Amino acid sequence: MTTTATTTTTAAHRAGPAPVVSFQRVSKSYGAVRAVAELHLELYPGETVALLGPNGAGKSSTLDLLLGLRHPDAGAVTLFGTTPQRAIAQGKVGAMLQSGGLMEGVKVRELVKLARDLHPRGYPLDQILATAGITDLAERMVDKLSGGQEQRVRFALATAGANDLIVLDEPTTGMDVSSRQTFWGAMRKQAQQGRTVLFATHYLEEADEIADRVIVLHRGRVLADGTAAEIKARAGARRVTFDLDEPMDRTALSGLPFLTSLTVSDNGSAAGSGRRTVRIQTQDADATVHALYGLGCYPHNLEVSGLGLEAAFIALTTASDTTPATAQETAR
Ligand SMILES: Nc1ncnc2c1ncn2[C@@H]1O[C@H](COP(=O)(O)OP(=O)(O)OP(=O)(O)O)[C@@H](O)[C@H]1O
Repeated sequence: MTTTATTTTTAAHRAGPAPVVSFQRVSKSYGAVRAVAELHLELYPGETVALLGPNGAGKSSTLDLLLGLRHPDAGAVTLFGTTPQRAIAQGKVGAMLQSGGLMEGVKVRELVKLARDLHPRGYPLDQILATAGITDLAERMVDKLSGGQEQRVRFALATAGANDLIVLDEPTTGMDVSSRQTFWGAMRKQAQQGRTVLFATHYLEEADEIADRVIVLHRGRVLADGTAAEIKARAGARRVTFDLDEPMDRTALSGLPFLTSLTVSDNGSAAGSGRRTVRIQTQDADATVHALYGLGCYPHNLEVSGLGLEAAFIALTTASDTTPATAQETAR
């Protein structure tokens, strides 16, 4: 059984540096729920990696295993060639997780100082506050922060020292647009300094813009692993848009080959006689368009384009949901 992750990462890095993170066939179940299933994954120095997946795909469980907060039922997780606990004790890992409240009854400055003082390679306090964009919040009590401000403080705690690996679970949830920009600007700087950044996100545009590698998790397995462009190509889907002047039987259109979705919008003329815009998603645009002409209609303004990451992600996970597990293994 060979997964995409195995072939992609080992081929690309066989002769390169040692992995920063290594999951060797790791499984984790909670009772009857299998959250992580024989996950095989390697991350390398300087990579910025987005972990994507629908709700319940196993992203948080994967990050918890990576940070040694949970133990695998089978397989092994190593960071920098050692256990997660040792790597963390050596100050190599900074993490920003969704769960867990911030310590109460202290000021932001005091909390950040504590994290900095605990770090073997802590940065100057003012620098940490400025990088996280919380200089003006330094004297505020931690329990008086808004959700987005709390996120920025978590970010400061995760970057209080020189970490070689930064792990972020949905880091920008609750942040406004400008905080997000500041946040990702700071993360880019970390990556430019050769650090590995791994973040789980639901914002596909963030993965597209920020990550140089995107890992799609589904049912605790790696469904796709590559650049955002590779993921889009792997989804294989294209969007075809055209206008029709004549009324067209929707059933005929929905019978076109390789179709994965169809939308027909009336452009407003009376009694359905006006121009309609048809939007199709297809696994094979050439075959679909060929068959379209075979229906005897004359499409105007025909456009064929690639999918965005979001549509590719939906196409991949939907295809996986309709494919039996054994067939998926063979396909990969
Ligand atoms: N402590 C737990 N006890 C029982 N089941 C759990 C526990 N934690 C997670 N699960 C289940 O394991 C599966 C994976 O959950 P996980 O939180 O890792 O997914 P996720 O991809 O992070 O989801 P989300 O995007 O919704 O945060 C889900 O089916 C979830 O319900």
